[in-house]
Amino acid sequence: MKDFEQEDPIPQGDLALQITALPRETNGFGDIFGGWLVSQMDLAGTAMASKVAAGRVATVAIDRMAFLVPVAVGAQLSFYTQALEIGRSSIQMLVEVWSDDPLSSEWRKVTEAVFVFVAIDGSGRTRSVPPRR
Ligand SMILES: CCCCCCCCCCCCCCCC(=O)SCCNC(=O)CCNC(=O)[C@H](O)C(C)(C)COP(=O)(O)OP(=O)(O)OC[C@H]1O[C@@H](n2cnc3c(N)ncnc32)[C@H](O)[C@@H]1OP(=O)(O)O
Repeated sequence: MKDFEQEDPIPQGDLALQITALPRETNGFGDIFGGWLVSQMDLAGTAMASKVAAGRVATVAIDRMAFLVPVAVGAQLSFYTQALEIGRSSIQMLVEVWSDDPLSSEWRKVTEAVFVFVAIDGSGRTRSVPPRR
């Protein structure tokens, strides 16, 4: 976890999703709810993992999650993904969330996690990830 907390100047990986944090996603304190962020990270990671796997994937684990700073309502969120490791059927995907704060115009990393996706067939059984071209 420690090595994740360093200030990276730029996002790692490819842009997978961009979304605005709306008031309906807040918790009782008025900050954006972490559970909503995790769902969006899963969607971003799934989109990229299914490209790598050339088909259906399932989330099997979420590892090394860090909420670094709170997300403000109205923030423009960008989700970046990077495949860290590809196994027989699994893909470890780093998902970083970067925020462009509307008030301060500050651009910073707010959350990151490593998701593990598994390539599955139509019956939900694991299958091999095809070799990279
Ligand atoms: C403030 C915050 C509040 C938060 C508050 C939350 C509220 C907000 C919620 C938002 C939440 C969003 C996140 C939703 C994310 C879903 O929606 S998760 C639910 C959907 N996922 C599923 O239903 C998958 C269920 N699992 C399965 O069906 C089976 O585990 C699978 C995927 C078919 C795999 O079967 P298996 O028997 O485990 O297969 P197995 O051959 O043992 O392993 C396959 C590969 O996976 C790897 N693997 C298996 N388990 C693991 C593991 N645990 N770790 C790493 N690798 C593993 C193996 O090493 C293997 O790798 P390879 O050597 O083949 O490369």
